[in-house]
Amino acid sequence: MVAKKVLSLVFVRDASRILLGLKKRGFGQGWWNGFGGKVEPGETIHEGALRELKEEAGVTGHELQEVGLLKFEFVGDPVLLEVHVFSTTKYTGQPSESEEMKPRWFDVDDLPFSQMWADDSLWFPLLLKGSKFSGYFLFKGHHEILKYTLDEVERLEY
Ligand SMILES: COc1nc(N)nc2c1ncn2[C@H]1C[C@H](O)[C@@H](COP(=O)(O)OP(=O)(O)OP(=O)(O)O)O1
Repeated sequence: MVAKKVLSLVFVRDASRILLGLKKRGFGQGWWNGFGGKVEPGETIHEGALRELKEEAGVTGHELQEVGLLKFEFVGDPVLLEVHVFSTTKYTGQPSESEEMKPRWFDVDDLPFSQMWADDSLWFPLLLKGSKFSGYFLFKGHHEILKYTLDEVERLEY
């Protein structure tokens, strides 16, 4: 049986930039990503997304839109990761380094894909153009994608 882990992943954007964080420890250490993590018991996915954004980047998100649903499996690991991707241009506070993440603004035309998860370069174009998307990725180790599906969708189906 496959166990499921539900996680959030939040991107804060302005007109030409996106806020990423360098993961300092744990899963994805050393790579740039959005902010997020496991949804805790008793909170909604949206609440988890806001909490992780505050904890990891020091900013309060407003009007988060859920834009992506990504499922990940890793060969030899019976856990399915279900990652809910959120985006917003509205936030308060100044990004600040946390125990887990070092935030930095990147120009959207100059993203550090060589230091990001391999799936990101596939779905970032959809995120950046404001589409909704749904995908499945099977990884071998943490670098190689064996197969995937990715669709631009009208609405996210759970
Ligand atoms: C496999 O491909 C992935 N790509 C991208 N871009 N992001 C991913 C991928 N797999 C997971 N993620 C995201 C989902 C979450 O935002 C983080 C992982 O969160 P983490 O495991 O660190 O969760 P926390 O609750 O913060 O962990 P602690 O228990 O260590 O606090 O990566």
